[in-house]
Amino acid sequence: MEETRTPKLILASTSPRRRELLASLQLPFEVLPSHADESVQAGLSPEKIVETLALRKAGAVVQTVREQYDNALIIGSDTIVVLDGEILGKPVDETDAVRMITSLQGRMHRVFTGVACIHTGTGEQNVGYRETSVTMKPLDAKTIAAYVQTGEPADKAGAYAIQGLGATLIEGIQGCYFNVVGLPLSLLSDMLSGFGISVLRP
Ligand SMILES: Cc1cn([C@H]2C[C@H](O)[C@@H](COP(=O)(O)OP(=O)(O)OP(=O)(O)O)O2)c(=O)[nH]c1=O
Repeated sequence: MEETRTPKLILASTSPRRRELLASLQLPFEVLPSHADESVQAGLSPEKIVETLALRKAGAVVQTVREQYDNALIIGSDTIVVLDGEILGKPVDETDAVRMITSLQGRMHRVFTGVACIHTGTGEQNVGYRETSVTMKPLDAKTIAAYVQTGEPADKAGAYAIQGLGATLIEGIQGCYFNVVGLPLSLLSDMLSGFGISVLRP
């Protein structure tokens, strides 16, 4: 009888948040940074942007490791914030972070995270996304400046971190919390089970 081997899991990411979130599934995995180009053509929908970039990030690591591993599953992910059709990625500097939070305060916006899984041996792939609505409290300029001063916005889409001090800026969310932090765990676990990796073994 042919033995089915469970694929080795590799997270294609430089994000410490994604590493922590994946670790919470209690599966063994390795992390390899993916330095894929993150530019996309104009006019793509948010869903398409995050799925395209998640696939690109995973695909770049597949190229690096496919000689080494014929049974690995590479996970790539991408998060963006969308307000009135404008895509907010990471702020380029503190002024940009102030601009982003000023536009988000007192309003609801959407956070999209794409997740892609690609198998190094078969080339089989699966990609999807989750969307979460986030409402930020009304904030005055002093509070925004103080938050930006903490340095937390620097490497976060939309210039805030719901999992950090940014939690104090948020009124509420609708949808998956982990999606906002950068890795929707329920979507990912469904995808993993399609590749023979189960988080909860009965
Ligand atoms: C909205 C929000 C975003 N973020 C983070 C998640 C992502 O790390 C980052 C969005 O940038 P991404 O380009 O999705 O990811 P990254 O460059 O940090 O990591 P990778 O190597 O995987 O491409 O914003 C938070 O940590 N908290 C939040 O509340």
